[in-house]
Amino acid sequence: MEALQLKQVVKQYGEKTAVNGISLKVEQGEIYGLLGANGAGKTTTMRMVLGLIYPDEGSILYNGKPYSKELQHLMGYLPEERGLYPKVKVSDQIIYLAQLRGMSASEADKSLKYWLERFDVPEYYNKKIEELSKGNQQKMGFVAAVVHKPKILILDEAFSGLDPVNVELLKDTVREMRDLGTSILFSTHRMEHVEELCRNITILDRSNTVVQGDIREIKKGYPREEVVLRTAGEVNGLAELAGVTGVQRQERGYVLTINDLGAAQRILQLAVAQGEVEHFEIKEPTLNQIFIRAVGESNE
Ligand SMILES: Nc1ncnc2c1ncn2[C@@H]1O[C@H](COP(=O)(O)OP(=O)(O)OP(=O)(O)O)[C@@H](O)[C@H]1O
Repeated sequence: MEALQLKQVVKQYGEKTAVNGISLKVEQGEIYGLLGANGAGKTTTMRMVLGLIYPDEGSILYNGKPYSKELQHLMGYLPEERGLYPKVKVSDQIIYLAQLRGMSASEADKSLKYWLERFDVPEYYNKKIEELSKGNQQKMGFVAAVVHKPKILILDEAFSGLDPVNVELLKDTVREMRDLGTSILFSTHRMEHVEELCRNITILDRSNTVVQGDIREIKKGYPREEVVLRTAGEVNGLAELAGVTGVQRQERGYVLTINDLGAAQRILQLAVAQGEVEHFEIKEPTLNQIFIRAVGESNE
């Protein structure tokens, strides 16, 4: 059974429909990507899952059951805007938050110390949030979201403001939580993170679902329109080939856009005829390209 299921969920703010009938399923131990343009309805959806606001229509089920207060103990949330108080010590507020979610003070203290050690910052225990850099505040936000070992974790731009080393550290942690059975709703504008972490996604645009499903299956539905070619020397005549719509010269070769797959074969034949081909690849569309296309199309 799905850990989390949304069925035709609608949320209105007065005349404005913020979420227009979203349906999705997140399995236990899955990282699910919730994507969308600005104002598409992601935060509204996450806040409904958390029970902070209520749907006007449709239903949200947690292991097949509707929302109840006890679920608060099982949910963790890293909001996009930092949710921690700047003037309060890390330990005071994270232990307090964990207690609100059903942990004893000593369990919470132990768990916090584990996470601070894990992130190699045990000295933050006694620091105020405002004394930390932006990225380290983000890490403490993450600790606050996971300290009570949630079963459903909602991460909104979890890696924003982090340097590449910390992004990898948090990614590993997110994967580990998934492997331990936590269901994760992952929202971001960084498509490369979604490609790495998620299997299934929903893309929202202006409150509607415009793309949904397994990323690999979604990609199959989009044409492969980019060819990467690396050769020892120059290749003449690429732009004149039928089906080639763009040729970009790069440091060590070419990136070409094509409008039919036959053009890829013509490119290869031409390149081979003129010299040594070091690399040839017909690229799948990236999630970034799919996003831009899907959101662009729905705006037309
Ligand atoms: N409390 C509110 N009152 C009125 N309208 C709201 C409220 N909260 C959100 N909205 C509107 O609902 C729509 C969806 O907003 P939401 O914050 O869910 O988008 P989002 O996908 O999270 O966007 P972003 O990527 O910019 O964070 C927007 O048009 C927004 O203006």
